[in-house]
Amino acid sequence: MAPAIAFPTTDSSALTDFVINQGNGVKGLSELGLRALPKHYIQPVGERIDVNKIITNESIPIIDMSNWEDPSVADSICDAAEKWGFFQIINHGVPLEVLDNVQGATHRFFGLPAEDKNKYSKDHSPSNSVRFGTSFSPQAEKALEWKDYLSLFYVSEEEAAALWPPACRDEVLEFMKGSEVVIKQLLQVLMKRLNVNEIDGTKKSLLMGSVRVNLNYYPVCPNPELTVGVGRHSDVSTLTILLQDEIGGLYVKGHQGEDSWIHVPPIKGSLVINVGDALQILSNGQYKSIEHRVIANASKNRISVPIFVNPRPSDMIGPLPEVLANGEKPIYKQVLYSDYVKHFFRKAHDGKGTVEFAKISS
Ligand SMILES: COc1cc(/C=C/C(=O)SCCNC(=O)CCNC(=O)[C@H](O)C(C)(C)COP(=O)(O)OP(=O)(O)OC[C@H]2O[C@@H](n3cnc4c(N)ncnc43)[C@H](O)[C@@H]2OP(=O)(O)O)ccc1O
Ligand SMILES: O=C(O)CCC(=O)C(=O)O
Ligand SMILES: [Fe+2]
Repeated sequence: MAPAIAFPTTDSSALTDFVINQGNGVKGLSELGLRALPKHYIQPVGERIDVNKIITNESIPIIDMSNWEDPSVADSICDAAEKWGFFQIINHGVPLEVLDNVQGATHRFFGLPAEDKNKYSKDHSPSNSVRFGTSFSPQAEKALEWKDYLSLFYVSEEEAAALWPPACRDEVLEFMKGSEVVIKQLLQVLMKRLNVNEIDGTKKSLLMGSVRVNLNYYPVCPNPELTVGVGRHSDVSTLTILLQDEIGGLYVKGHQGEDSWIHVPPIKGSLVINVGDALQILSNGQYKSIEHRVIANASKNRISVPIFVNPRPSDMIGPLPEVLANGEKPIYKQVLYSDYVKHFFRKAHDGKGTVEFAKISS
């Protein structure tokens, strides 16, 4: 269908209507062939990636999972989660075909006409657990982000069969289920260093009681240097398992000064793992959720598929008793996980700001 409006326009409500209400998203904007970025997407200078702040003499670890129980591999995983909060895994056991299929399904979903995708928007979706959207939290943001997404919260097989978009449902479920083994291996190893030797029912709920899969779409952008794909944030998950395509553009906060950033290079068949706020809180700060962000791209459409492994919404999260057993002082209080996540979603991206919600004030 031909777009009704040509952008840029000075009329903010026309842009909101086109991008958000009609479900065209930034993909729809991109496909108008704009020569300049609409002002709504222009980020403050401090939020854009400054090429001078990108460091190339350090990189996040790449860990071979084939011998995951080998103490040296387990050490590399725990060291990476403590020092970097981010690492890539290879030989993780999720078949390449499963990864390729979910990437294909992501392109298929975003290739649907706007009116079909819009059936899953906040205002039209048949369920809170299925949501198509754009940017991160448009109501709360001063500047929008150059990204569309589909977010799928797993409730049950039946709900997924009935409510998830047929264009991507089976492939997302296959990716989610295919990753379960490696997720359990990672959590088992990470817990062992915290003196948690058995993941019983309560721990299982806290560590992996709920799963959300997002499909992210970052279309070609006319002025990528003026905006962001995703602004600085840490995930609110326990662990995130991220599949990125071959384009690149994910940056993780480095250790060289206040504002240094490290690129996460795409490696075919690998998965990017990052510690989320929930694991930082459960480990009383031993494992760290690290700020990351995504740039926009002038010539290529990029996709990524994060699996957010989380506590259940109804879980209270706080430092684990095993971590405090040696007399360590808790840095975080007990918070209801769904309150924590609502706090995250109701504000714009703000780096590591969300975790303050759970901090014990000194
Ligand atoms: C989108 O761009 C992103 C996303 C991310 C995500 C990073 C993560 O780590 S996601 C993992 C989050 N954990 C969970 O989802 C598991 C626990 N889930 C829950 O506790 C609940 O399902 C809930 C998320 C709190 C929603 O519960 P519900 O009762 O339905 O609450 P609401 O009042 O409807 O929603 C609260 C508030 O959040 C907004 N919202 C809800 N879901 C999403 C979503 N999938 N994406 C974006 N925003 C969402 C909702 O609109 C409400 O806001 P209002 O302003 O409308 O009140 C990282 C980086 C990104 O760029
Ligand atoms: O697209 C990416 O590489 C990362 C996206 C991300 O950080 C997120 O969805 O939380
Ligand atoms: Fe993230």
